[in-house]
Amino acid sequence: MSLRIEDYALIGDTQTAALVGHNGSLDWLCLPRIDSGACFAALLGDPDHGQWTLAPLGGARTTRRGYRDDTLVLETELVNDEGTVRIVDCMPIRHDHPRVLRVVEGVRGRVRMRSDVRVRFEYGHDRPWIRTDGERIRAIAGPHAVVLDGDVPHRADEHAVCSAEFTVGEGDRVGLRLAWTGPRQAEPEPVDIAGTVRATERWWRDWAGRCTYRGEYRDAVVRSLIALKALAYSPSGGIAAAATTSLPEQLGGVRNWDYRFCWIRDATFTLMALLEAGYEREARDWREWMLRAMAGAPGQMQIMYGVDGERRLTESELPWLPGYAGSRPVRIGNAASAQFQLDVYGELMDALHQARTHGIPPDPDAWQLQRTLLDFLESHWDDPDNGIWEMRGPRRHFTHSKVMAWAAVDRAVQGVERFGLGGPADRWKALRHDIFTQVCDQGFDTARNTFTQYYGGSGPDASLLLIPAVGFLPAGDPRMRGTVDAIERHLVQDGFVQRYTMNERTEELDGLPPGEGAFLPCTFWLADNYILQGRHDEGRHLFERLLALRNDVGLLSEEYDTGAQRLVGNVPQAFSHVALIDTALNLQSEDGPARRRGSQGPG
Ligand SMILES: OC[C@H]1O[C@H](O[C@H]2O[C@H](CO)[C@@H](O)[C@H](O)[C@H]2O)[C@H](O)[C@@H](O)[C@@H]1O
Repeated sequence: MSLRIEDYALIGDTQTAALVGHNGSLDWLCLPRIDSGACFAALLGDPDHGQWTLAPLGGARTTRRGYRDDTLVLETELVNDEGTVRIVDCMPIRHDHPRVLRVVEGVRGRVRMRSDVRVRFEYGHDRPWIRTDGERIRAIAGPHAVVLDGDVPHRADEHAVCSAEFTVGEGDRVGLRLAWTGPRQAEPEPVDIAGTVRATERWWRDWAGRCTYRGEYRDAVVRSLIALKALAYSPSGGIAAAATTSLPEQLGGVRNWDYRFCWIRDATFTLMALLEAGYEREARDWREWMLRAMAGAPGQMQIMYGVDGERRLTESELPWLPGYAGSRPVRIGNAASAQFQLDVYGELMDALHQARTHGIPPDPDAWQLQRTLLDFLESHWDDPDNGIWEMRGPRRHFTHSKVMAWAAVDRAVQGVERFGLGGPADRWKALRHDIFTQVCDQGFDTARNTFTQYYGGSGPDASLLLIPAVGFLPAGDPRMRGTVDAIERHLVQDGFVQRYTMNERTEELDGLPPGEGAFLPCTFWLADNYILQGRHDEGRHLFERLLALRNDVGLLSEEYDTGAQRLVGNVPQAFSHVALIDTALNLQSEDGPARRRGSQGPG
C-alpha cells in the first residue's frame, strides 16, 4: 500500500529534489535535474521501480519527523523494541555531482538496521549493471551511473538490489553516500559526510535568514520559501511548478500531470512572493531566465518551458508504471506547453512591473520584451484561449484571461507614467479601457450578480478571485462581492474551493472526465478576498484551516480531497506555497501585496 502524499518530505540541492517517506524510504529522485528520468520511482509504482529503504530490521514506527530548524535537512526518528534511531537526510548544495547523504544516528538501545538500494534508471524502466569496486558500488545504465558507498559496505544480489545490514548503538553514526555521474565525468570524490551535512544546514539557515517577513506566521512562511527555493533550478534561475509528475488530482483518476517545468504563470507568482519576502537576488535570476527563455518571435512564446528554457516538452505516457494508488496514466512532458493562455501576458507584465517597483536594477531588454508582448497582445487579446486551468477542450473567451490582458496593458501604461519608459501610452490607455468595458459587459452576469467563467457562461470560476489582486476592481466593488458570494455558493465544498463546477458537461469544456480535489491556491485567494473586503476574522479562520492541511513538515500539494481528507496532486506545489505566503502577508497588512498592484478600475 502506498504511503499517503502527506507522508513525504522533500530534500533537494536546488537543481533536483527527492521525496522521503516518514518510514525512511526514498521513493522519488530524478538525476541529474529535477525533470530528468527518476532513478527512484517507487512513488509511482512499486519498490522495483527504484527505491532506497533505510529502516530498522524488525520494523519500526515513526515518532517524530522534521527539518532541522530553517533548513532542508530532514530528521526522522524511528522506534522499535530494540531502541530508537534517527535518520538524517539531505542533498548537499551542488558543486560537482548531485549527491544524497543519509546518516543513521543511534539514540537509544542497539538497533539492527537494513539498507536496500534499488537503482532503476528512466523512471523504473532500466535495471543497471552493478559493479563492485572494494567498498564502492556502481550502478550503470546508458548515460547514468550512481555510486554508492559510506561507513558500511553494500552487497549486490542477482536482482541488482544493493543491501547492507548493520547495528547502531547509542551515540553511533553510520553515514551513507550516493552520487550521480554522467558519461566521461570524473568519479565523485567521497565527501566528508558529517562536515557536508553541517555545511548544507548552514547554507539553508543563511538563506532562510534573508527572509524579511517577521509576522506571526513566520514558520509557515519560511518553510514555504524554502520549498520554493528547492524548486528553483539554480544554474538558470528557472522555477519548477512542483517536484513530481503524475501525483493524481483525484486518487485513481486520470488527471495526472508532469509539473517539473517552469510555467510563466507559476514562476511569476513565485517571483512576486520572493520579492515581497526580501529575496531580490532570486527575482533577478528569474528575470534573466525569463528574458532568455522567451527571446525570439512573440508568436512563439510558450506558457511554460524546461528549467533551462527548453521549448519541446512533448507529453508521453510511461505504461510500465502503475501510477500512484493506481492513478494512470503516468505522464512525462506536458501538452499544455503548446496552448495559448492569455493570462500569461498579464502575469509577465505584472512581474516585470513589480521588479521595477521593488527597485531591482533595470534591464533594458525587459522593457523591450514588454513592448513586443504588447504589440502581440494588441492583435490577439480578443482571441479565445485555453485559460488559466489549461482546459483541453475548445478555446473560449475566459473572463479571467481577459482580465489579465487588461492587467498586461495596465502595467504597460504604468511603465510609461510611473517609470518614464517609452511607449504609446494613449493608445494603450484606450485599449485598456476597451478591454475593461468588454469584460464588464460580456463577462458579468447581471441577473446572477457574478462574473462568469467565460463570456456567456452561467457559473463562476475561482480564478475570478484574482480580480482585486491585479487591480481590475477593488474587493469591495459590488460586482466582486457578488462574485465572491457566487463562488461561496457554487464552488466551496467543506470550506475549500474548487476551481470550477465539475458535472456532466465538464468533459465538453476541459476535455477530461470530471473529478478532482479542492484547489488549495484558490482557497487562499478566497481568504485574500475576505481580508481585502475587511472580513478579517473569516480570512484568518480560512487561512488557519489551510495551514492545518500542511503535512507534518509544512508542505502542501496542489489540491485537497475533502472526502478522503488527503492531500492530492503534485508536491510540493509552488502555486500553493506562494498563495500561502501572499495570504500571510495580506493578513499582516491590509495594504498587503494584493492591494499594491494595479490601477484599481478602468484606468
Ligand atoms: O487540470 C488540468 C491541467 O492541470 C495542470 O495545470 C495546472 O497546473 C499548472 C502548474 O501548476 C497551473 O499553472 C495551471 O493553472 C493548473 O491548471 C496541467 O499542467 C495541465 O496540463 C492540465 O491540463
